[in-house]
Amino acid sequence: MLHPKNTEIYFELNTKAKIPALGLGTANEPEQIPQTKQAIKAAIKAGYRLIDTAWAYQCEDRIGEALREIFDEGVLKREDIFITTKVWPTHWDIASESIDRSLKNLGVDYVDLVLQHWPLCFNRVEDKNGVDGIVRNPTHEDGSPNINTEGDYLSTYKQLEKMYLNKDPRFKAIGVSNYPVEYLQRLLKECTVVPALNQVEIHPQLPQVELREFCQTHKIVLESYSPFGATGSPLNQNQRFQALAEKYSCTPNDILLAYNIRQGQVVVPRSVNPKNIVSNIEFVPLAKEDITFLTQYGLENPMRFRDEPFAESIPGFRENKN
Ligand SMILES: NC(=O)C1=CN([C@@H]2O[C@H](COP(=O)(O)OP(=O)(O)OC[C@H]3O[C@@H](n4cnc5c(N)ncnc54)[C@H](O)[C@@H]3O)[C@@H](O)[C@H]2O)C=CC1
Ligand SMILES: O=C1O[C@H](CO)[C@@H](O)[C@@H]1O
Repeated sequence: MLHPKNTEIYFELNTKAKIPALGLGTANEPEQIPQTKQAIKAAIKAGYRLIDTAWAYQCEDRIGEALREIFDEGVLKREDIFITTKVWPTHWDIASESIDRSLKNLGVDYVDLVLQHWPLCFNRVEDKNGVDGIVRNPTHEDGSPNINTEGDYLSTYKQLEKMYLNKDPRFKAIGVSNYPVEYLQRLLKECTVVPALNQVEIHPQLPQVELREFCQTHKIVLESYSPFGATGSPLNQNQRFQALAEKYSCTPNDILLAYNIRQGQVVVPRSVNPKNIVSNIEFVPLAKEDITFLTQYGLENPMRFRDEPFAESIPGFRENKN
């Protein structure tokens, strides 16, 4: 039987725009940032049409360089690529400035989607060695996160919503990231624009069942970050995933991507290695019963791999459960 590649699958946002099921993640390790440009070029050549980035990743300018060269070749145009960027909590009260900065870095007039990166408000601490002169993850002397306690996390989304309703030409859709059900419930009570997408950690050991049901009901696309459990995770060593890989004659990583894509969830695996970038496009027709089996395993053995210390106050982050 012929199957598509992951790069040929698209889902629909509540704005009616199409979003590719597979994108390239770009939260590269600091020493890998210079490799971002060649990674983007390798991904686009392999058929990727979604780039997931953020001001905080410090690589938007490298993506911009790659895109300029790609567009100069004349085969692809800006509208062929779906670009997502995000507003970091240091910019919680100046979302518009953050968008300007990202567009300048990326060298484009608009992005397809802007996400609030985390439902948190950081105090802005200046430091010439920081990102654009600002400390990315500000902490107090005791190491605890330097949160602006007067700030309301929903304020960032409300700014995005206002710009969206005013038909701001700098982005096509707005969404959130790292929002648990409780926060989405509040958002839906206080805002009129339903987020197009919520980007959270999802893989078989963090199946996010409750969030998935909520997002399905409200037509919010779920997007999986860290679909492999991030760098060094033991996920692809798991015997259950290895057994399924044998059954489908693929790799355990292919199973991990299929786990999301087969449930209608966008995935943004990260790599700067052209071989891995290409191999991640392989589609696996993972059957419903295998997805159910993996979800059940995850419910019994929950594990969050991206448990950021600053996320402590967000429901669900300090417990390894969904
Ligand atoms: N919204 C948010 O707060 C977050 C968003 N993200 C986004 O999600 C993306 C992916 O998440 P990550 O945490 O980077 O983890 P990931 O689950 O994509 O894993 C990345 C690791 O897998 C390796 N890898 C990729 N393809 C492979 C292959 N075919 N074979 C073997 N190894 C392979 C990479 O070299 C890297 O070490 C990020 O780059 C970023 O764009 C990530 C974390 C948080
Ligand atoms: O998106 C993200 O990636 C980083 C790691 O660079 C994480 O803190 C953030 O949410």
